[in-house]
Formats: sequence, structure tokens, C-alpha cells
Amino acid sequence: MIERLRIDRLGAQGDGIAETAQGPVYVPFALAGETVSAEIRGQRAQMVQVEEASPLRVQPVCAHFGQCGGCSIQHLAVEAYAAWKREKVVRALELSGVEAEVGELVTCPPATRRRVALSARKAVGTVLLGFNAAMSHDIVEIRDCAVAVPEIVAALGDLRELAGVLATGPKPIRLTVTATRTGLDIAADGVGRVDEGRRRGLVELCLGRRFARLSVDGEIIIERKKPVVMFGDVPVVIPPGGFLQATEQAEAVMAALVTEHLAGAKFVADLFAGSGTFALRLARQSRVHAAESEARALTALDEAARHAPGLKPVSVEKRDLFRRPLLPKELAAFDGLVFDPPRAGAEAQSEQIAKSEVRKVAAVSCNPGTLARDLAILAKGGYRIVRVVPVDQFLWSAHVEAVALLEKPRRRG
Ligand SMILES: C[S@@+](CC[C@H](N)C(=O)[O-])C[C@H]1O[C@@H](n2cnc3c(N)ncnc32)[C@H](O)[C@@H]1O
Repeated sequence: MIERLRIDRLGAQGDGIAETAQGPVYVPFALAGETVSAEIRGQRAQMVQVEEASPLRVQPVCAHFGQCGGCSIQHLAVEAYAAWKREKVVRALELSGVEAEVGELVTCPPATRRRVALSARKAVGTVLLGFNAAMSHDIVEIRDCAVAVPEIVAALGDLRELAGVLATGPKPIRLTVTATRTGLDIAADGVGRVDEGRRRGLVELCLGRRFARLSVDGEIIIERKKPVVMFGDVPVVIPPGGFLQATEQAEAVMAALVTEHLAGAKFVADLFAGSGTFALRLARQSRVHAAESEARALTALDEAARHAPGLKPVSVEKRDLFRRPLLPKELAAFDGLVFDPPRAGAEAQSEQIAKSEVRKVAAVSCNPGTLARDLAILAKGGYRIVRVVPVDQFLWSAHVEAVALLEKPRRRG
């Protein structure tokens, strides 16, 4: 059923929302104030045409926009876009009852995403390589990408060829492609058994295309060069498929906020440390203890710390911080702390930090909802939120990163 809808507001996922007698209807690619004709299917609607456009509507930069699920909002003017992203953090804090000053959105330019997760599968006479369509497993073939770094875009043809060897059935595989200082690091998942013939083919292809490394379902097939990224001035060989901040620019902004806030601390805990994004930078100014559940990430961090001249001591600990958070008596050793958990946040760890006397704390998060919950726990424990800075690491998507800086006043007596 095609109907005319008046769009009342822009939702958190970037869809236009029309309030109707039947409840809210979500219209992807519609903007607040617009009138659109759309085909309604339950609570969602597919836009047919913009009847009256918002003055804030702009031309999307990418030819794949609208089909590709990688970006959800390229059609909104830049200031309004920045305000919408910032508002996601503001709203989340309000909903959790957290009072905090939220800074302006720190933007990231296009063509800076150094890591992309592509899907690929064999189709009749061809190989599909691209991003999934929004809310679907369909693969949208991409020939270009406005957010990825040029090294990745230039390699799409080679990656398609690689996917042709890796994806043998109709089931999609996933290629996580990271542009490192030494070339592309490719981690393929969902491939299944790789026999000798296929392995030889993959090695030849990677040598010919000068990829740095290929790993398949966690096993390294070829490492022509060790994939190196820089955390500040410390080179780190990243583990296959391990976590890495998606853009160097956002990482640098977040790391600067964290290191500045924790300057002066003698001993800092980096919790959910990954391969040392914060720990290795902080070790220029403080002794650091890094805790994380992924052994390979910790090995990378430890190796990098051992080989970097002039760092203060860095210790590592493999630990499940959801089940076994650092307790107040352990936290008593630190006067600074940063935590950067996955999307689920760090509820159990925040409960313990709240009871601690760690003076300066920085919280880094990719999920405003769980960040707000964790900040509410810390505020209840006596922490003052100095400020919250939203960072647009995932340009044109509905995701937003944020760094919150907190401190606990010294107890009297
Ligand atoms: C958002 S990443 C941040 C990593 C690092 N701080 C960085 O900026 O690169 C979250 C990290 O938490 C780790 N992690 C996930 N669940 C965990 C758990 N239960 N305990 C400890 N670490 C965990 C992941 O392996 C990942 O390295």
C-alpha cells in the first residue's frame, strides 16, 4: 500500500519516522520535515519518492548509497548530520539520568576507514563481493567506497579474485580487510577446509597481489610481510582479525583525550586493552597494566612493548573482565584507568571502579546506551564526569564513539 507520509523526526538509526494513527512508521532515507510517498509494510516503509524535500537534503556522495547497508545517512547536510550524531550521545545520557557536558562531534574525513568487513559468495558465473544490504544478507556488489582508504578501494578487484578462490559454495564468507603500514591484512572467515591445492592457489595469488598477510578461519596461510600499525610511535604487529579502531584519525583523537586526561598518573590500568591502542601510548608517560580476554591481542601488545625503546614498564594480564572484573583492592594500585569495552559495555567492571579510589578514569565506548549505563554507575560511586566527547569514527553510519573523562575527588582526612 503506497501512502503519503509526513516525516516527523530522524530516528537513532537514521530512518525518518512518521507518527501515524497506527503508530510510528520507519522510512529509510527520509528526513525530518519531508513529505514522502512510501510503501508501508507493518512498521517499516520503503520510500517511493520524496514529494517535498527538506532544505537539509543533500546529494549522497556514493553511487552505492541506498542499496549498500554500509552507510545509512549520506543525504543530510553536514551540520545537521553532526548535530544528529551528537544528539544520540546526549539522549542516551539523559535516558540514564547522567548529567554531563557533551562536546561537539569530532568529525572524521571520508576515505579514512582502514578496516572494512566485506561479504562474498559465489553466484552463477561470478563472485559477489561487497557489503550486506541494510537488514539483509544480500550482498551489494561494490566497485567503490567513499569511506574506505584508497588502498582498500584500489584492491577491490584483487579482493574479488581472492574471494573467488575462498568462497566455493553459495554460503557467504566474510573478508575483514585492514590497510596496515606494510600492506593489506586479510582475515577470511566462514571458509571451511582449505586443501593443499587451494592453499597453493591462495599463496600464489597473495604473492602476486602483494597482500601482506592472509589468514583463513584464524590460521595464517601466508605472511609476506608482518602487518604493522602504529600506536603513537610504537609499531605493533596486529593479530589476524583482532580488534583495531576503524580509522587512524578517530583513534588518534580518542588516544589524545585519554593520554591528556591521565597525564600525571604514575600507574595506569588499561582494561579491554586489545593490542595496546591506549596502553602503548600511555606507557610513554606512566607505568601500565593492560587486561584483556584475547590472548593474541595481549601477545601483540607485550611484543610491541618489549621492542619499543624508552617505554615505562608494561604488564599484561589475560582476564575475562565481565566475569572477573578488577576488584577495589586490585584497583588501589592505580591512580589512572582507561576502559574500552565491546558494545555490551562494562557493567560489572564499572561497579568495581565505582567503589575504588582511582583518581582519573577515561571511558571509551562505541555504544552510547551502555556507556550511559556505566557512567551512571560511576557517578553514583562519586565520580564527576568532566566531559564527554563524541567522535564520528563510523562516518555516515548510525554508530558513534564517545570518550568520557571522569575524576573522583580525594577523600578528606
Ligand atoms: C572495543 S575493543 C577495544 C580494544 C582496545 N582498547 C583498542 O582501542 O584497540 C574491546 C576489547 O575488549 C575485549 N574483550 C571483549 N570481551 C572481553 C571480556 N569479557 N574481558 C576482557 N576483554 C574483553 C576484546 O577482545 C577487545 O579487544
